[in-house]
Amino acid sequence: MISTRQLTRDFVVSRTETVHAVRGISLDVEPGELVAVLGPNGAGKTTTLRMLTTLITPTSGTATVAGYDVTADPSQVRRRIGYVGQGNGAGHNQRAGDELVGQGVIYGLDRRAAKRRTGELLEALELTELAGRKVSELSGGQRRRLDVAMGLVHAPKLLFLDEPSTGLDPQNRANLWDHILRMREQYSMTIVLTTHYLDEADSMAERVVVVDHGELIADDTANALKAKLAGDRLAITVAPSNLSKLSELAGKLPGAREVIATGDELSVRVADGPAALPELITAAQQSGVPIAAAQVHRPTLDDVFLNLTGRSLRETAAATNGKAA
Ligand SMILES: Nc1ncnc2c1ncn2[C@@H]1O[C@H](COP(=O)(O)OP(=O)(O)OP(=O)(O)O)[C@@H](O)[C@H]1O
Repeated sequence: MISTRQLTRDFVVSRTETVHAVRGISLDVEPGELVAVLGPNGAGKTTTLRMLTTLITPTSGTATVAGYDVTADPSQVRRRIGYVGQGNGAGHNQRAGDELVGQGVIYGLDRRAAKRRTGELLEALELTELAGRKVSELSGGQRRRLDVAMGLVHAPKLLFLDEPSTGLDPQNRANLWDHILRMREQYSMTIVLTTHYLDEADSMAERVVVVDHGELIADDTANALKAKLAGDRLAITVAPSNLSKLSELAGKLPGAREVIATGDELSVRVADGPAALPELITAAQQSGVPIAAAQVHRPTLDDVFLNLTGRSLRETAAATNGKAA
């Protein structure tokens, strides 16, 4: 559905400064995938999406989207994709239903077809009762759902969502997600989205692409990224006199690393915590080491980012990558 090779975008800001926003990203997305592009502010997520949606042209490299080259055939690409940008797409003084019909007409539907499609989308996104309301009178969550409807009016098989849930409270975020996932099912769509929310990428996307300083630094399922790059941590409480024996046993677990004993607790990093814990408990019992308490701490995507870059994604939230050439 998407294939990019060495996709690159520079912005010449002045005679002496060029921002290398995207630096040679190669990415393949198969039909039906839900891919979250994760990265700190200024990482190049929006710029990548804007190239894939033909809003800007690449400086170099190639991108094929829905079967067409973004540079050679931008209008063919546009016909086949939906794009929900960061800002609200809908005009504030328009009524929600009219906005959708208008969007359908822009995409080449005749008025009757545009109205039919509008009815379907309003219902699917639970906006039917708000069709006569002005866009400016909708709540943040309702407006975001309208934005999604706008991106879907021409029934695209591929939908790009740029930070769809930013600014929404947790309840509205969950509600928007329910709708997006339902629409995905209903229309068998491929979805590529950007997000700052680690938990969102973790729970919603089957695949997470991590971008930093314009480069793709990881690409896998959230679970695989966590297992590969961070791993689970076991925390075991024992009598201090048994700590060294337990450390020795923990060191023998498959893939054990970072074995740290402090006070009455032993901490060890392993690839698969739920599998390693019973193994360690059995080994401890056989060695006559009673265990008082045991916990498996699963890593977060922030641990993954920290592991990859030495920085926390939360801490770098305000950073930008505006590097001068
Ligand atoms: N039109 C532009 N002119 C100059 N620099 C730009 C332009 N658009 C983006 N940039 C720069 O390119 C870099 C990547 O920006 P981009 O918006 O792609 O990041 P992002 O990962 O989407 O960030 P955010 O999460 O904040 O939306 C940043 O340094 C940004 O300042």
